[in-house]
Amino acid sequence: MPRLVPGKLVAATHNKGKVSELKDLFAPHGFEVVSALELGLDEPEETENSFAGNALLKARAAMKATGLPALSDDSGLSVTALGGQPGIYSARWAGEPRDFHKAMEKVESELKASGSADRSAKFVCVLAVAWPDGTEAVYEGEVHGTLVWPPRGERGFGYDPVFVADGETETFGEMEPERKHAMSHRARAVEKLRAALLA
Ligand SMILES: O=c1[nH]c(=O)c2ncn([C@@H]3O[C@H](COP(=O)(O)OP(=O)(O)OP(=O)(O)O)[C@@H](O)[C@H]3O)c2[nH]1
Ligand SMILES: [Mg+2]
Repeated sequence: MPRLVPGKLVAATHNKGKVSELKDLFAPHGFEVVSALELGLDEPEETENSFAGNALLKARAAMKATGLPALSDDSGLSVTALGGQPGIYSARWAGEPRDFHKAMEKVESELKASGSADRSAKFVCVLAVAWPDGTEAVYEGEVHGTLVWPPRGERGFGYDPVFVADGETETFGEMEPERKHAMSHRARAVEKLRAALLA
């Protein structure tokens, strides 16, 4: 596996929340993260049926468009009582244009409809790296927690206001970003990537 040499890295994402978190997480390692959003790259359709498949598809597309090593993130919320939904469809549950208040309400109403008292859930993040020589790698991170209702906090993005990580009292939407970065699914995947690819 080639090392990821600190320098320019394309973040193959159009999600502003991810761009900001990936910049925070990679800047300390000497990377200049420039996103597909900032570069105006086309957003590929997520046609695979797994986080890893979609992550690889996004990394490959950005690498091909720029000729630079590309890092993508495919992630989502997996709710135990909903059989792992919304999972890879987490962004799509918010509709177009995306409305995460609506998506959080949908999770809550489906949870109620399920009749289950189990409010456990996890966030999953799969990071994929695609190098111009065709090499590819994927790293996965998870954080387990509980869903709360109503939503709390204005920070973070997506479903953060309804997710409380195990052992915490604040939602990811209430937490200082540094604290989310110390325990999140994304931070855990970055840690695995760091251990494998960075000197
Ligand atoms: O509350 C959250 N805190 C997080 O830390 C988090 N990480 C992922 N998610 C949700 O999962 C979807 C991923 O879908 P996704 O991987 O297809 O990303 P996306 O479509 O938003 O951007 P892109 O990277 O594909 O361009 C996102 O939109 C979010 O709803 C999160 N929600
Ligand atoms: Mg997406």
